Amino acid sequence: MQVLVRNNSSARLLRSLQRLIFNRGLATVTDHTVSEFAPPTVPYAQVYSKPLPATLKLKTGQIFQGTSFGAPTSVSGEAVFTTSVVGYPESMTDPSYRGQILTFTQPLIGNYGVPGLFKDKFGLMEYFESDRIQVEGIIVNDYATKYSHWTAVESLGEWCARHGVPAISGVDTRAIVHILRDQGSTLARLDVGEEAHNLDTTNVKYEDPNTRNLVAEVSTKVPVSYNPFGDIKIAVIDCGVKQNILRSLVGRGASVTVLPWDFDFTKVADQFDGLFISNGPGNPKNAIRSVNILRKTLEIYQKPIFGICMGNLLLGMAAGMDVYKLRFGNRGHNVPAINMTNGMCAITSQNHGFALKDDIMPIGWKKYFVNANDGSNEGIQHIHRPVRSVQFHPEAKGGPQDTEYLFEEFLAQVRDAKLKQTGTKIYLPETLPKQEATIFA
Ligand SMILES: NC(=O)CC[C@H](N)C(=O)O
Repeated sequence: MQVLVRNNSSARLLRSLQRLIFNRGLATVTDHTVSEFAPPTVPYAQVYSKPLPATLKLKTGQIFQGTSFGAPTSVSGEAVFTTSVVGYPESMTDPSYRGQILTFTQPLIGNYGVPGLFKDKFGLMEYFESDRIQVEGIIVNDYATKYSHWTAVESLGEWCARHGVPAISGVDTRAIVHILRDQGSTLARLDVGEEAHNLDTTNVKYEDPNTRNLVAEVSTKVPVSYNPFGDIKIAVIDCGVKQNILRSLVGRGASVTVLPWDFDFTKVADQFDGLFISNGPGNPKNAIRSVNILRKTLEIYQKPIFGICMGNLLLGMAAGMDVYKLRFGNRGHNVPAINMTNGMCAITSQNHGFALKDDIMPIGWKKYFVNANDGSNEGIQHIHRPVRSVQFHPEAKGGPQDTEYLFEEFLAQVRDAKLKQTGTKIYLPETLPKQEATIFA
């Protein structure tokens, strides 16, 4: 079904209409149209007329029994935790969480429901960080069955069920976090229904998501452009880019072309005024192809480069640094990072399990930010060139916007470099060679 809504309808009206139509199980509204969505195979109300049992099993042997409120399905992944208080729709759709079962330390989750799929004038999603739930499953202490928010169209449980993502509540998340902090992140299983009664862990299968190339799974398969009439052209290496990174660039007037993670940027470098390297899931060593391309790029490309999270890891590796896995990672919206240039501490949004080894910096590079809690690396910068990256998330979503100024600075560098440069080339998107994503062997 397609329902057309007049262009001048107010956002409020659209949302009411969306809620009305959605609640009747017919369709979901994008900004000017209502397009069909696939209803769940088994209606949520039918599945949850009687709560299903759910069990969380950690590979290290601990078992937690609770109640399911998401999809009646079992999954395996890496158990991690976030200290964020709000922002579950953003975190759960962040591609960097792919392959992970996410524990919320915030005890009450679900109270403001889940927003509808609205798109902004650039065609970017307004309330989600990608077009699907990326986490394998979620773990909460107390699930709020009643929700209320003006953008909400469904409950967290309904959303999870519709996306085939299991969710467990009624477990002691403080105990889970203690275990993960003490012994480090571990593989886990979330079993729902019949399987949840099986507490024997001897033959349980735990799949390690890092044996897959998660970056290749979430990256775009072909180049995609947004805001083609921007005054500067930015190429984004997409390792699993969050929508708010794209919003932060196009919203400040840039034209953006999102390239596959292993796209050879050096072949199109002269068409772009700046390069951005995105966030992304999993072990950065699985994206070694991007590292090799970045190494070549650093040799030939003199224009500004900026990277976030996975972008920081890949840029550091291209500069000659090594990465290591943190014991339990830094995930939350309240993590302090110190700017080594001016000594100022910023509260940042974070979601990573790996860090750059920065005890010895490669020649020509210096530390940019350092984590005030555990001293791990939070960014690097080149000494002479406008090339830098941060491990935290200046784009937030969720989390504080204190470091959003880094986008302003990057784009100012790009505009400045463009002004100084002579004979600027005209960028024609059609000239970009199309490239299929390569299957990870
Ligand atoms: N948010 C990210 O880009 C995460 C980077 C990487 N996957 C890590 O966990 O460290």
